[in-house]
Amino acid sequence: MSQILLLNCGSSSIKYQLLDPAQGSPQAVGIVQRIGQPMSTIDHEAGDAEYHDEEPFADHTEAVARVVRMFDEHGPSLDTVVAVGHRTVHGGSTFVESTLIDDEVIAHLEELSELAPLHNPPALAGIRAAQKVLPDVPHVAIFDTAFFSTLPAEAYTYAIDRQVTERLGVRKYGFHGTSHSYVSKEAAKFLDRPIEDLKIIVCHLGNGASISAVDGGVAVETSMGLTPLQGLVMGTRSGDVDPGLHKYLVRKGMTIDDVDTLLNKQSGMAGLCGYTDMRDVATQIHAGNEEAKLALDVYVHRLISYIGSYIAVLGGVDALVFTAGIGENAAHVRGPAVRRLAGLGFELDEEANKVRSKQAREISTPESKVRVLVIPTNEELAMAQETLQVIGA
Ligand SMILES: Nc1ncnc2c1ncn2[C@@H]1O[C@H](COP(=O)(O)OP(=O)(O)O)[C@@H](O)[C@H]1O
Ligand SMILES: CC(=O)OP(=O)(O)O
Ligand SMILES: [Mg+2]
Repeated sequence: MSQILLLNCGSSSIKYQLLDPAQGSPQAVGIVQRIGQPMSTIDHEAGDAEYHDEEPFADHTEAVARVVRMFDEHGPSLDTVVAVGHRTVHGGSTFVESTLIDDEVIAHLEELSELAPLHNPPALAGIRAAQKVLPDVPHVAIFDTAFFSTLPAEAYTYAIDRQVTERLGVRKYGFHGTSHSYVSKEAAKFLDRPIEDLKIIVCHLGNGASISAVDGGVAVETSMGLTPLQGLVMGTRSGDVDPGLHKYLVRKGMTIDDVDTLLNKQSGMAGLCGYTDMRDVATQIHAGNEEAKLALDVYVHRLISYIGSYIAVLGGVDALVFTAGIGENAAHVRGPAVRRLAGLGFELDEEANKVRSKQAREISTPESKVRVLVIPTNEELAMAQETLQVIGA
């Protein structure tokens, strides 16, 4: 039995699982939310038992320590853990595959924090805290950027002075790669076709959101860039804006840090209507909130603009796949997006779109020229497989 502990440290949350990849279903899953806010929560499921606790965690170090105490108090024991896998968002050009963590790797990740300030510092805190508790097992970093190391130069190159891009490592890296990779493979299984023969567009719509074009299993384009700020409209992130906006806002009295905070934390759905969560947005639209309606329209408009563009990049598409919190659950986002693609041969099965399920499923009609799927992502399972590979188990 090879138990792997997986830690997915997000900007304000930690998702974790204790998993034996050979057995599939996890022995324990949990989530810590609202880290750094006045009150945090932790939910831990082990077997049939569920535990919930509320206490403030100032940072990820405190939160990981609480996760470990949860295992101590309620099990299962971490004694059988053979390795820990850490989701690490930015690998830069240095890390193009999952890597055994040592002091040198940690030093590199610290440097890369500049490019993913919301994501790499929590991952580092998680790595350090977990190393303290499990010092004798290997720790492995699994990078969001790795799957996109195959992007062709024409896709990852920004059209700015080459001396700047080359000296400073400025290029598109892409993120959520573990999910895009896992989901595209699961889509091929669902369609019962070799992935080598398929052109797939994956919409990973969570709090952070990105879309990718996958040709024959290889990533050829994606919407996130140098940082996880580029691309789609997100919970609190703007996605694409005119690069001239920064100078304009600074001229109007903001500092560049103010602009960064605005675009990362006060934009997206939160900035447009005051609600970050798509469930709240739906409730507000039902209640007649016009700002929420416009926010959803902006979200869908951006999404279909990318889908159309990726069909061009791929030279056609066999399957459009929705995943992550919004992609898997929000019929009120998938519906308008697929309906607006009718001119490109997409046909939504309205009833199938409304079904609530945790299973992979199809939401297009048999007449649709493109198969439209909902495939639950499982970053932790993919991370466990990567971890096993790195430790050679
Ligand atoms: N039942 C639901 N209906 C609509 N949206 C949902 C539902 N459940 C979750 N979401 C959306 O999914 C988001 C979280 O997605 P998730 O993939 O867990 O994001 P992250 O990994 O970035 O935290 C929430 O912010 C919310 O907008
Ligand atoms: C890279 C990224 O945006 O991650 P998340 O969706 O977890 O914020
Ligand atoms: Mg996520």
